[in-house]
Amino acid sequence: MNEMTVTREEREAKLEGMGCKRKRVEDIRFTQGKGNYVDDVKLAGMLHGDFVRSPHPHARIKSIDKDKALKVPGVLAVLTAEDLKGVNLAWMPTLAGDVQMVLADGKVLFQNQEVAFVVATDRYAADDGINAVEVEYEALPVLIDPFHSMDPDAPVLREDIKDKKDGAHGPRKHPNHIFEWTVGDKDLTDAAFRKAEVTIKELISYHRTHPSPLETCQCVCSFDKVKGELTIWGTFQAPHVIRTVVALIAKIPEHKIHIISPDIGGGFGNKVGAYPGYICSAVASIVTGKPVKWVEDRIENLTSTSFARDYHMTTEIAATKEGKVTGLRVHVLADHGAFDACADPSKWPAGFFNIVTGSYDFPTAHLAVDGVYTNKAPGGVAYRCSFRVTEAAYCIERGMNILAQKLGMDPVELRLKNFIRPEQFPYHSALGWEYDSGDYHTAMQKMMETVDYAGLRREQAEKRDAFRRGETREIMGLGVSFFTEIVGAGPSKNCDILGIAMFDSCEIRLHPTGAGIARMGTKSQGQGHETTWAQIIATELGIPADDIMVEEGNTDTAPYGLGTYGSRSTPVAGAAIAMAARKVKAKAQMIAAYMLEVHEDDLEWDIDGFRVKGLPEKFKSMKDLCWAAYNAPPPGMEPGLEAVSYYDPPNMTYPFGAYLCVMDIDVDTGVYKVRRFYALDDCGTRINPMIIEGQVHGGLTEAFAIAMGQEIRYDNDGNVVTGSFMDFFMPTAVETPHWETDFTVTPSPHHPIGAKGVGESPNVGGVPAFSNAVNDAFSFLGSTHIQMPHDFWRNWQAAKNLGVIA
Ligand code: PCD
Ligand SMILES: [Cu+]
Repeated sequence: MNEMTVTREEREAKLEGMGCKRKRVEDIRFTQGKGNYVDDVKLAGMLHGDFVRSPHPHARIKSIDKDKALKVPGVLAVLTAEDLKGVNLAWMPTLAGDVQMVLADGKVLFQNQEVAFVVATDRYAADDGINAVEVEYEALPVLIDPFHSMDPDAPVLREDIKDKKDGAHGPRKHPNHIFEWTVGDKDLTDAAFRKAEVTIKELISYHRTHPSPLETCQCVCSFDKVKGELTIWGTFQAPHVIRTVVALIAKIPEHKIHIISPDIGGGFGNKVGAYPGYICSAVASIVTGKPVKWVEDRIENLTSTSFARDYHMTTEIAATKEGKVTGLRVHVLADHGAFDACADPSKWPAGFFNIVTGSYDFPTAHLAVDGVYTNKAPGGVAYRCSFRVTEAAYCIERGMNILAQKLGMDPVELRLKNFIRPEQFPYHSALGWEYDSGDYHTAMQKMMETVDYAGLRREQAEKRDAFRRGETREIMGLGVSFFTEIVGAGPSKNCDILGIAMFDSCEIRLHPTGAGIARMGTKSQGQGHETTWAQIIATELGIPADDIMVEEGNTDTAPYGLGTYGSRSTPVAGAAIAMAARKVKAKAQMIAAYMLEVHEDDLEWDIDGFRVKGLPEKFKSMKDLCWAAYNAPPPGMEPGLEAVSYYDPPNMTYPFGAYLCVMDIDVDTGVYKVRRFYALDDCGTRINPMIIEGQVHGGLTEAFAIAMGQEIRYDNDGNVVTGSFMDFFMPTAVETPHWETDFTVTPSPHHPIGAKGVGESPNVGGVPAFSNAVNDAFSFLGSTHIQMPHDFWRNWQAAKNLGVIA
C-alpha cells in the first residue's frame, strides 16, 4: 500500500498539526502588502464621515449651527443628537448596562467627545465642514480625580440619571457613583485581620492607558434601499455581536444585516465595543443612500475610544510571622470616565477582578469595587486585559512583594510558601473561582534554576554594598511575578453579553478531494488563527493543515460566535473546532467500516486514516474517505462530510506563568536598563509554539510599555496631555528589551485538546514583573511602593524622595 512506503514520522510531519512551528499562512499576504483592511474597501459613490469634537471636558451645549458647514463644497449632511433622536439613536446601550451618548445631547462629558457628524464627498471636504460647524459651549466645573467624584460638592456629570437610585448593578451612593460590587466573606476576612501577626496596607494604582492598535477603529456602512439591507465592513473583534446589537437598536431584521470584519491591524480589545462612528456612518448611509466610510485618526483613537485600566486598589494582606497568608482585603476605586462602557460580560461590573487572590491559597478574602464617573473618555476593558485580570495580577503581585519586604523574606520564598499545591486542583478560590489545573511549584523552580536566581540575589547584595560604599550609582532590581490568568469566557452559566451567551462555534466542511474549509465565530486581528485553527483540524482529522482554509469574520457565512478578545478563542472556539472535527471523524469512521467490511469498533485511528486493528494493511486514509463520503457513501447514509459545533465550555481555563525581570537603574538620571527578561508560560497543550512565542513577545512589549511609561494622562482642567505618539510612549525595536521564553505544560482537564489561552498572559504577568523590578531596586533605600509608570523622570524623582540625590 502506498501509505506504507512513507514512515509514520513523515506522515505525521506532513500534517503540520498541533505542536508544529508552522509558519503563519496569513503572513504571505501581510508581508507583501496584500492584506485587505477596512480602509481598502472603496465603493462607488462612497462618502466620508468625520466628527466635530468637543474641546471642553465638561460643558453645556447652548447651540449648534450647521448652516455654514452645509455650504462648504462637498459637504452633504451634518448630523447632531437632534437628528439622531428622530430615529431613536441619540443614545446607545453600553455592554455594562449603562447608556452612552452617540452625539452630545445637551452637554459634553469628556474632551474630544463626538458632537456632530459631517458627511462629505471626501475627507478633506469633511474636515472643512467640521471647521465650519459653530458650537456654543458653556464650560462647567471639571471632575478628573476619581477620589473626589463622590464628594458632596462634586459636579454632577450624568444629569440623565442623576436621580436614579439604582444602577445596572444595584444601589448608587451618589450621582457620580455607578455601582458597588462586593464578593467574599467580610466577617471572616475582618476576623483574619484582627488575628493577624503581620499585615500590610498599600494603595496600588494601575494608571489609565490605551491599547492603540496600529490600525485605528473604522468602518464602511452601505445601506441598500431597494433590498432594505445594511452591509458594514468594520474593525470588529466580535462581528456577530455587532450584528445582533444593530438588529436590536436599528430595528433592521438580523438576516438583512451583513457584518464583515476583513483583515484587522491589531485589536487588543480596542475593537470590541460599539462606537458612535459606527452608528453615525450607518445612519448617514441610510439618509444619503450612499456608502459612508469613517476612519479614526490617531488622536481620536487615543482620546475617545476604549481606554484601559484606571484602577485604584487599596490592598491589605494578613499573614503569620512565618509568612503564611491568612486573609486578603481589597477595595477598588474604578474610574470609568463619562459612561460605563466597560466590555465585561454583562453580569461582571468589575470583570473577573475576583481572581485577585492570584496563585495563592488565601483561606479568606473580601473585595469591594466602587465604579465612578469622571470627565474622561469611556471604555475600560481592553489591552490584553481579559476583564480586569491585569489589574488583579498587578494588585496581588505588588502586594506579595510588599509583604515579603515587611517580613524580611525573599519574594520567591514567600510565593512558594503560599502557592496552591498541585493536589489542590481543581481549586476553589476564596472569591469564587474554580481553577482547573496548575503546577506552580514546578514552574517557579524551573525559572529559578534557569536564571540562577540565587546567584542574581548574591550579585544584588554585592551591588548594594558597593552602592553604600559610594563605588557605584547604579542599583539593581529583581522583579519576580507569578500570575494566574482566567480566560475563556465563557460558560453560559456565568457569562453573557447583553443576554447573549458566550459560547463559540466552528463549522468544518471537507471537499471530495480531501481538502476543506473551516469557519468560526472568532476573528483574528493578528493572532494567526488561519494558521493555528488548521493545525487543530490537521491533528484531529489527519488532513494536512495546508489543505484547510480557515475563514472568519463574515456573519453571512460564519456560524454564530462571540468573537475574539479575553484570550477566549483557544479555550472556546478551539474546543468547538476539536468537537466539530470529532463529529466529522465519527462519520468518516462509519464510511471506513463499510469500505473495509468490518465493524466500526474494529477500526483504530492512525495519524491520517483508519485501519483495521491487527491488520495494518487494511487502511483507508481520510482523503479516501472524503471522496467516498460524496461519491460512494454506505447505503442509507446521506452524502457529504461536514459538521458544526457550538461549544459552551464547562469552565474557564487558568493559564499561569513565572516571570523575572533583571533591571539596573542609574539613580542620578533615573535611566533604567532591562538586563534580562525571562518569561515562563504554561498555557496547557501548545498548538503552535512559534505563534505562542510571538504572542509572548508582543504581550511583553506591551507590558514593558505600560509599566515603564505609557499613560493616558489628564491635567486638572481635563485636557488629555498624552493624546498622540509624541507623548504617549510607544516602544520601538530600539527600546524593547530582549525576551527569553520558556514553558511548562499543564493541560486543562476540561478542554477537548487541553489548551488554555495565552495571548493576554504576557501582559498580565509582565507589568508586575517590571514594576516589582523597579520597586525591588529601590527597596533597600527604604521605599515600599513607587507608582507606575516607571519612566526615567519618576525613577529620578523616587531617588530624590529617598534622599540619595541632592
Ligand atoms: N495553547 C495555545 C494557546 C494559544 N495559541 C495561539 O495563540 C494565539 C492567541 O490565542 P488566545 O490566547 O486564545 O487568544 P485569542 O482569543 O486568539 O486572541 C485574543 C488575544 O490576542 C492577543 N494577541 C494579539 N496578537 C496580535 N497580533 N494582535 C492582537 O490584536 C492581539 N490581541 C491580544 C488580545 S488583547 Mo483583548 O481583546 O484586550 O481582551 S485578548 C487578546 C492564537 O493564534 C492561538 O491559536 C496556541 O498556539 N496554543
Ligand atoms: Cu481583556
